[in-house]
Amino acid sequence: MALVAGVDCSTQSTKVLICDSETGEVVRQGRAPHPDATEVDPAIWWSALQTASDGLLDGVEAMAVGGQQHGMVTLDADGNVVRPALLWNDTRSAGAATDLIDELGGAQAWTDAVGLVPVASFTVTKLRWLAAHEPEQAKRVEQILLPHDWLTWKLSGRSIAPTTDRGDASGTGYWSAATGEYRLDLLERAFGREIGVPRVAAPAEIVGRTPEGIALAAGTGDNMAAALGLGAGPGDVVVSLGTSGTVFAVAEASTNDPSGFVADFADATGRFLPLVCTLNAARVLTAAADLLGVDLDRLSELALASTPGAAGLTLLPYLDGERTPDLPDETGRITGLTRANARPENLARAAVEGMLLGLADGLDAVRQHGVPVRRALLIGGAAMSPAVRAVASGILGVPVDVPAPGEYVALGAARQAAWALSGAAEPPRWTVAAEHTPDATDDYSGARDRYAQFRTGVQELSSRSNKS
Ligand SMILES: Nc1ncnc2c1ncn2[C@@H]1O[C@H](COP(=O)(O)OP(=O)(O)O)[C@@H](O)[C@H]1O
Ligand SMILES: O=C(CO)[C@@H](O)[C@H](O)COP(=O)(O)O
Repeated sequence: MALVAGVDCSTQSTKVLICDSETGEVVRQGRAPHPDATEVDPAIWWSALQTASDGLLDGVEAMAVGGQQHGMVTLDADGNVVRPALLWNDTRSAGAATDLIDELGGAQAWTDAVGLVPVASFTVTKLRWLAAHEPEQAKRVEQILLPHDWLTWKLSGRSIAPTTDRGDASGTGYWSAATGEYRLDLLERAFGREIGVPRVAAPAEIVGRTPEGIALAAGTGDNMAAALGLGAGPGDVVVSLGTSGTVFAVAEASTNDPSGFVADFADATGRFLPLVCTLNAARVLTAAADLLGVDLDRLSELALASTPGAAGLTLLPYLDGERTPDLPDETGRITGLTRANARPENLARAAVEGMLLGLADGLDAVRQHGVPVRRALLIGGAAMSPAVRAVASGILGVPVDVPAPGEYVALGAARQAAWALSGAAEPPRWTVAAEHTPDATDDYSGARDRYAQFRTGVQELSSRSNKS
């Protein structure tokens, strides 16, 4: 039995799975936490990877890294990190995003060029922010990498020229999934001069070896890795409830959405991954639990004690600002509070529903872009919540399956490593067991309407204050 390792360097932690390369069975695993910050020294990820993989890599023949997307890792001429990486959920480059959209002639020009409309999450806007706000640091930058690119390069003992893959490259804003090519003119427009970018490796390529001789596969972005780990096929839409909330599917064709809702990402197999991402998912529940002075289990019990629609309470869960819709400076808001419904169980329910209602809009948007939706696969930390599982099908409006609890990003990275090791044309067949959640019987149309009205009102307020 050959062993392969998959790494997930996600927002809140690093996870490592060691798997049987033929079956995907997880034989051992580790994890280590990351700090709660929106800028992180990549050395912290490296140290978390050492801790999470400590004692696990004996006998491993190949490994790959799945990483949080979009993070800006800047290197100087000696390959040293210039400044802490700005993460996907850092909103300081929102103004840079607006400027870049205007300069290129609008949202359509961006989706035609690279399949996405700049928002603060995307790397291209972070480069503009760096050039404008930290010119001395910017002068030292010679190369831009993403978190998984940097970790793969570090794992090689810095012995290879840095690489990336289609999936992660498609979230930069200077690589197009539709054409499979860099748009270095856009990078230069953002940063003011040319800098180095990593080579885009093929999906099943071995890009190098660790000093111990473990083969390194290309790695990919965390959402692309999750799609591979789940073996998502036609009709499957993945709804991931981690720090971010994401809705995505593997597609045969690229998308072009100038509204900016659906990003035209690439997947890890040579296909596409239309994706909607919100900044606020699992941490909405932790914040609600803190507010109520309870733990996550009790929050779930409280939410289940309420009724669909949370007795009229609606939460817009923009606690960390929001990306979809593009409201980086917004905050969370609650409406519909009365003396009669002001109860802990309704607040808990509004938190669960608010988190899912934004993703229901995302699912509709993905469907409108031609993605068939037969079922949603619910993954990520907050998919462990019984309340989330109970209400998801009703709110999303589709059957919902919850794969057996697991780390699907790390599993997908391990599957990519097994694929690269095998030299086969397709990834190995690994099966994933999933539990079907109760089909929807409750009607959430009223809750969805109230949420849409509340959101539209907040968007109008925001656009008026931006104009004044
Ligand atoms: N039973 C649960 N109910 C609700 N949230 C949970 C539960 N278990 C874990 N979480 C949340 O899941 C999140 C971590 O999920 P994960 O998918 O690993 O995030 P990320 O990939 O962004 O680091 C944490 O915010 C944690 O509080
Ligand atoms: O920005 C995106 C996708 O575009 C996020 O999905 C990040 O990739 C971080 O993922 P998690 O750590 O929340 O899983």
